[in-house]
Amino acid sequence: MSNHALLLMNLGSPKSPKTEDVKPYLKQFLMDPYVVDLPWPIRKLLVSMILIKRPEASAHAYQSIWWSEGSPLVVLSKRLQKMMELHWQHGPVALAMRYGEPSIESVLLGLKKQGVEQVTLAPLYPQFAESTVTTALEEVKRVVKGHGLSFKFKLLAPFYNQPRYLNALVSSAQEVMQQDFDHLLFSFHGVPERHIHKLVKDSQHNLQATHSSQIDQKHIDVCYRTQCLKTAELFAERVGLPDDKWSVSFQSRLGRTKWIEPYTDRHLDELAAKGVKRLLVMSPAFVADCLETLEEIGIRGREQFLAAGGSSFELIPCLNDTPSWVVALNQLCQPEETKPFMIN
Ligand SMILES: C=CC1=C(C)c2cc3[nH]c(cc4nc(cc5[nH]c(cc1n2)c(C)c5CCC(=O)O)C(CCC(=O)O)=C4C)c(C)c3C=C
Ligand SMILES: [Fe+2]
Ligand SMILES: [Fe+2]
Repeated sequence: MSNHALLLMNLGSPKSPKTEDVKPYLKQFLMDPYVVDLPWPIRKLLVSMILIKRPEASAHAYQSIWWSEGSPLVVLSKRLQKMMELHWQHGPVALAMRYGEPSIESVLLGLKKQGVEQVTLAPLYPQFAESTVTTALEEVKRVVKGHGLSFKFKLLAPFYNQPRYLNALVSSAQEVMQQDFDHLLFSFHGVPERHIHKLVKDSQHNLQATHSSQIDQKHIDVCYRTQCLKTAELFAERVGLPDDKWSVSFQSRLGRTKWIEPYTDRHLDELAAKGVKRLLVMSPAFVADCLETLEEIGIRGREQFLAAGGSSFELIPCLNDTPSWVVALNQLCQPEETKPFMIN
């Protein structure tokens, strides 16, 4: 069958690292009710305030990591798409971004024009969060309903604990892990605690746990934080890393609301204060290197850790288009591995 497309979906970047292009991107992103989940008038007010200073600061950050071909996140996602075309046997492989271009709307309309009848949706987020997975799927629903499109959909579920993903992570990290190091930090993108409480309606739910065994597993499908711990534990187990040589923290918080802890910036200081000298960092919430890995960790995190007394800081690249990841993703997306996704 050659009319069954694979649609890779990632977050997206601004068109350029100029302030005037970063501003509309941030506006689209932050006005998304799954990202800033506050009632519309409050969200609008808050986002207007954020949009006064943040576009310039973010543009500056983007300029420090931008490549001649474009945003690393977009360039690397396109490379992955090209590699997936060599493996996916059922039809075209497309790439869409939740914010910016190529939009989910333009890509789905293009697939319809090509005569595609079935689409496997692959949100490229290993751990489930409403601010990433749900919003992408809601956008698919909006486009399908708005344009009266008829596709049969399948969906790649969050793969935070899937051996294929974990093995690909191990292969991609192997080279950097050859060197001597004192500690491996898993720095995941954070979310506000409120996002978790909304889905896990359990006052006993432990948001301070350092290991998933300290948490009631019945909520794991909807608890982003537990899924992050699980990914880190399974990785550490695979590479034989003892518990005192790794930890998890959460980066990229924004605003005054409480985000899930520990915060990466504070944790870097704590690690240095504990005597960790040689640090490795990896960010398994991102399958492609992006602003959050290259700038926040690779530039600012490094400076901070070295200033706090560390002697070496090595950022492990994301999966990007590494051969083992391409093979793993292709397997994870196969028809027998994915579930039907209904639009009602
Ligand atoms: C304000 C709320 C935000 C939530 C919640 C959030 C969740 C979330 N984001 C990612 C992945 C990425 N985020 C990226 C950039 C980014 N994230 C936010 C805000 C929230 N993210 C902002 C405002 C930005 C833009 C840059 C900035 O001004 O800081 C990126 C990088 C994009 C790029 O172009 O490189 C990624 C990737 C996840 C996985 C997640 C929830 C789990
Ligand atoms: Fe983000
Ligand atoms: Fe950030």
